[in-house]
Amino acid sequence: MENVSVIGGGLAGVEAAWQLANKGFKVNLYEMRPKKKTPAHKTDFLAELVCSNTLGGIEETTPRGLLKKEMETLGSLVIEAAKNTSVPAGGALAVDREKFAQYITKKIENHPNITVVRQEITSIPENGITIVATGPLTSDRFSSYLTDFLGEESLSFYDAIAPIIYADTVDYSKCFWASRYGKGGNDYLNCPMTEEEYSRFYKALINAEKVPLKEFEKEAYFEGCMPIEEMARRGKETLLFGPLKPVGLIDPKTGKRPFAVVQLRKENSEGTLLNMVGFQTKLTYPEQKRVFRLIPGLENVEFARYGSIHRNTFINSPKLLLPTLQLKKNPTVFFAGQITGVEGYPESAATGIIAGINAAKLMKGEEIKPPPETTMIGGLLKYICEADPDQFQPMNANFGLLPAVKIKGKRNRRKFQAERALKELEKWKENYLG
Ligand SMILES: Cc1cc2nc3c(=O)[nH]c(=O)nc-3n(C[C@H](O)[C@H](O)[C@H](O)COP(=O)(O)OP(=O)(O)OC[C@H]3O[C@@H](n4cnc5c(N)ncnc54)[C@H](O)[C@@H]3O)c2cc1C
Repeated sequence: MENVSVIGGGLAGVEAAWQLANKGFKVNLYEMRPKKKTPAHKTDFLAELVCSNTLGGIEETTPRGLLKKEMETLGSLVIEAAKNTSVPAGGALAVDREKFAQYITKKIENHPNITVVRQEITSIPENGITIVATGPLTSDRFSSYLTDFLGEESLSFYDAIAPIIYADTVDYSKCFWASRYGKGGNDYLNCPMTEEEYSRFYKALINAEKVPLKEFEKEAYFEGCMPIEEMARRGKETLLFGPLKPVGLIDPKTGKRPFAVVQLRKENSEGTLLNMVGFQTKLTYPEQKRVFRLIPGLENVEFARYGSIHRNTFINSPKLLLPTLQLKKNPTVFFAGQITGVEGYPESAATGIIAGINAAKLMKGEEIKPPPETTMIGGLLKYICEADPDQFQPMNANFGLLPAVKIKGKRNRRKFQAERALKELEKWKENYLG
C-alpha cells in the first residue's frame, strides 16, 4: 500500500497525519523548515503558532469553544497538546508556544506510521493520495505551481480584512441609512461625526497599539490595502478624503453634511452583520474594540470578526473543492488548513482532522461523507465549499454566522444548540468511523 503524502507540517498537516497514522496508514509528512524558512515561523518545530499563543475561547456555547470540543471528540492532537501545555488565560485556551509545538513534534516524530521529511515540495506527487496543508505562507515555488495547476484566478495572496460587527448591537438613533449622492438606494449605514467626535477618534486611532508589521507584510500596502491607522498618520485630513469622507451625505437629523462619516455595509443577506467599509487595520483586537467604539452609534458594538492584514495564500475553495475537502478535478488530492480559506489555529486544525479522516476512507475505498452541517466543523466545511466564489474570503468560526451553525441567542439557547451539535457529531462519528 502506498504512503499518503501530507504537504506542510503545520496545524492542519499534523492533524491529518495523526488521523491517518492512527488508522494504520503510512504517512510521509513533508515540512520545508528548517531547510527553507517562512517569513513568520521562527523554529524548526511542527505546528508552530506564528503569532498569538491562544486558540480562543473554551466555552462550548461560543462558536470557537464548540469547535474545539468537536475536535476533541474526533481525537485532535492539537487540542490534546494545548491542554497539556496550557497557561492561564481566563476563558481562553492559551498555551506555552514552545512546549505546545515540542509536544506535537515529539508525538508525530515518534509515531511508527509517520515519516517526517524535511523538504520543500514544489508539485503534487503524481501517484497516491495527497493532502495539501501548506498554510497561509505556502512557499513561492509551490504557490506558482498551484497557480498553474488550479488555474490563474484560483489563488489569492493578500488579505486585508475590515472588521465585521453584529448589526443588532448598533445604536441606530445616532446613524442613518443612505447612499452617497442618493445613488444605489439606502445601502449604507452612516455614522456621522462632529468635528470634536472626529478629533477624539483620530487621536485615539493614531496612538492605538498595533500588531508589529513584519517586513514582508509591508508589500501588502502596494496592493491597495493600506491600514486605516497608517492612512490617518499621513495627516488629520487624509481620512476625510478617504474612508471617512462625508461628501454626498446629508444627516436627516441636522439637514446638513456631517464633518466625517463612517460607512457600514451589509455583510450578509439577512443583514445581521455589517462590514466597516475601508477599516482594514493592524490595531490589536482590544484596541480595535476600544477605538472603533468611539464612533457614534458603535459605542456598545460587538465584533463578529476583527480587522487584519497579513500575507495569506488561499485557494478559491467554493470553486475548487468538494465539501469533503477533495479537489473536484482530482479527488485523490485533499486541501486542508488555512490554504482552504478557513482562518485561525483551531479552524485550520479542524479541517486537517477531516482531511485525514476522509483520506483514510478513500484509502479503504469507502464512501466519503462530510460531517453534518449542524455541527461547527460541518458548518465550516459548508462555508468553504459553498460560499459565493466571487466574494470568498478567509473566515474563522467566530464569524458565527457560518450558514448552518447558529450559536446565537441567549445562553440557554446556545447551550441547547451546542449540545445538539455535539450529539450529531457523535452520531456521525459512530456511523461513519465505526
Ligand atoms: C503573520 C500571521 C499571523 C497570524 N496570527 C494568527 C493568530 O494570532 N491567531 C490565529 O488563530 N491564527 C493566526 N494566523 C493564522 C495561522 O497562521 C493559521 O491559522 C494556522 O497556522 C494555519 O495552519 P496551517 O496548518 O494551515 O498552516 P501553517 O501552520 O502555517 O503550516 C503550514 C506549514 O507548511 C509548511 N510549508 C509551506 N510551504 C511548503 C512546501 N512547499 N513544502 C513543504 N512545506 C511547506 C510551512 O513551513 C508550515 O510549517 C496568522 C497567520 C499569519 C500569516
